[in-house]
Amino acid sequence: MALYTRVKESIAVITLKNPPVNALSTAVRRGIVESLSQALQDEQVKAVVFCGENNTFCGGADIKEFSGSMSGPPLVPMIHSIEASEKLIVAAIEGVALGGGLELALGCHYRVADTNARLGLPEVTLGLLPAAGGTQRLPRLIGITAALELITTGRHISAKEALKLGIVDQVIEGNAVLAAMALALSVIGQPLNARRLSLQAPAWVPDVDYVCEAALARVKQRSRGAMAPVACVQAVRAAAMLPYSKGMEKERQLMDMLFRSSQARAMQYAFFAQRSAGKWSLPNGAQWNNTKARNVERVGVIGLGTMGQGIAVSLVKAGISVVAIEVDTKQLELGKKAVTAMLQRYAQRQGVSSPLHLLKFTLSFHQLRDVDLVIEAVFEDMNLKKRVFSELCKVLKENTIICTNTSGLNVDELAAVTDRQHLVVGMHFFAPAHVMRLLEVVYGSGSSPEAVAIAMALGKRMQKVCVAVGNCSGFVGNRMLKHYMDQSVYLLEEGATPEQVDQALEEFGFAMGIFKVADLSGLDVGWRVRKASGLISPDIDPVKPSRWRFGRRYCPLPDMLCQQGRLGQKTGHGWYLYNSPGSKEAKCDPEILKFLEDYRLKYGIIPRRISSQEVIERCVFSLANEGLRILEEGITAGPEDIDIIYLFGYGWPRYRGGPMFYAAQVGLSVVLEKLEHYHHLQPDVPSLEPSQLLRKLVAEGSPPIQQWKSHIKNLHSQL
Ligand SMILES: CCC/C=C/C(=O)SCCNC(=O)CCNC(=O)[C@H](O)C(C)(C)COP(=O)([O-])OP(=O)([O-])OC[C@H]1O[C@@H](n2cnc3c(N)ncnc32)[C@H](O)[C@@H]1OP(=O)([O-])[O-]
Repeated sequence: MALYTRVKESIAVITLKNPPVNALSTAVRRGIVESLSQALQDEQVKAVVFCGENNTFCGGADIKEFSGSMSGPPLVPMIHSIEASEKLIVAAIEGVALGGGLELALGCHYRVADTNARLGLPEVTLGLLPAAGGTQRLPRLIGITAALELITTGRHISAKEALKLGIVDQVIEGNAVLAAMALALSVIGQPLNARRLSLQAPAWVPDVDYVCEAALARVKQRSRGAMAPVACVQAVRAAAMLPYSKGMEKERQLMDMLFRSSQARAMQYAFFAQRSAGKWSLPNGAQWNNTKARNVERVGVIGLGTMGQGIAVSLVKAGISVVAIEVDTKQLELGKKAVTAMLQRYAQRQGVSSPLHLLKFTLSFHQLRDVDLVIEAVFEDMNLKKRVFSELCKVLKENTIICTNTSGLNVDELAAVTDRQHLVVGMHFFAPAHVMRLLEVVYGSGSSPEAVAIAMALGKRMQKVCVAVGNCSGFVGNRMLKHYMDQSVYLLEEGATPEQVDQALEEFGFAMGIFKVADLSGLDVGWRVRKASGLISPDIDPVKPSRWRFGRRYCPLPDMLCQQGRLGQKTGHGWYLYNSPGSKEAKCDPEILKFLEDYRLKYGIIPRRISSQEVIERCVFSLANEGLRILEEGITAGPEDIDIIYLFGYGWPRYRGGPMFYAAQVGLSVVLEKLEHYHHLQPDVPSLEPSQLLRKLVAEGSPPIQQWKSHIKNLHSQL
């Protein structure tokens, strides 16, 4: 709703009320229309101030309403009547003015913001565009180029930047509502036409086509296959080329197309899934709102390799003191240099003072005696990690939490060597740890809810998107990825090339194809894991290695590449060829094509043409099938957790929602049918066998993804 109040003699205040962010729900829009009409009818009122309850102006349209049938007064005419009002209207922006909230403010004649306010048009991140006049008013206010940048990225900006761009008229320290009233009193009576953005001439630039083409190229490169950023450019272009009413018509047409799209549904799902992942729960009933996390101020980081460096940087950026440890002086110096350089660059970019005083580098474990939490980030080797854990227990305070940064080792096995199993948790960071947003927080069988809460809260402070996951080999992300990677190399055996597979995956929307990712990470990473797990042993024929291991299909191609020293970008060749070791531009390598031909000949495989559809079905459905098994086992609390892991850690296209959402959107019965088909063709690939949960969900009529949790709960009792 909206609250109408008369203050002073001539001013009315309309306060949006819809906690927590005063989203423009049906009730709020109705309240605005009614309150505005009241203000316009009251002869004594000369000016109106719009503000939001609880120091929050407005978080935009109510996203929850997008999935139902919209009712109540629409935003466009509502904002138009605000702008057309003969009485002066000022927006008092506190907290946030986002999406429809900023569009409402753009309909007002003046805008005042407090210093902490954040403004933006983030509709593009929900698969939409600012269709309440935002694409037409903002370019008229700040010009095409700046408007294109804000609308196509959805970036939130500070009040200071908004002032510089001309979006707000005043930024004040203190109460924005009082400042808006003062401004209103000072300008009452002045003509308003110059303040009505829709009446301004189109936002002219010398070469609109050039500017828009460049913006189009940028958005296509940044978010391949996404419709919304392209539509945003088209709408802003209309603001430059067409009169306001025609531009609004274009905005509406584009919004109609986006609003009905599967991409918009996926991105809105992702918005809520991210918030749902933050509300973690454990199988024992402990959850985010019934478990207290004690504060962490000093953290030890053990190991200053690439991961340890990134973790230390993220901690310091969050204002947390770090004691960083290495084994010898040389490693310590190398780590210190890298961490210091990253933090100095960060301070320079942000214009803040260098936070280096928060860091201490040392060779001595004794320096850890008063830290609240330790993150061990040594080499991925169980025995080494166990030794470190035992050493730690000798020096740490008795309530210090011990976290291991591992991408898949057994957290329980590590905890067993300590004197505090309840305080041991996994923290799986993704490389580079100071850039990647995802953090899997892994609870072991003995981890206490408090330890999980502390790790989740620390991750959040480090600006990570944290997902609590159970302890299993590879946890969630890597466990699923294994099946996706297996299928990609089987496809090479059967006739595909690395470029064909990558192209299909990139057209699907992945930031990078699987073989490019493998080259970037280094092919030796997986090689080491396969050796450690016994898949590669000395008795395997080096000339014609077996294509079956432990009774299952196995593809030795990646091992054979490693044996040839083709380890990826770092050696200048892997699945692709690079100009020199370390260079990034992947080129097709005729040697690889010949190598694949020889391989197929050697094993008597007749190559066949493989369609992009088959690539996607085999890679993506096997990934989703493993996700369903993870749900079945209760490793995550719900499908949203898995999707968030893939969106933030594995370059999954946001406009496809995540692997679980994608499976639901394609249709679970289709996924089941395809998996059955591929499993029939590859009976020695157990991961293609449809999961029990998939069969159950299909048998129960493929319920919407939001209802899966209740079906999972009853899985075993109902079958
Ligand atoms: C014609 C159409 C044109 C216009 C289109 C639009 O305006 S599209 C919209 C354009 N606007 C946007 O894209 C802004 C989207 N919102 C945000 O970016 C952030 O929420 C924030 C920066 C406003 C606050 O961040 P924060 O970290 O302080 O808090 P938090 O993120 O945890 O959220 C707290 C709670 O509020 C909920 N909720 C939030 N917004 C909305 C909403 N609009 N609606 C409904 N609900 C919303 C959120 O789900 C959560 O609920 P829960 O889990 O407690 O039940």
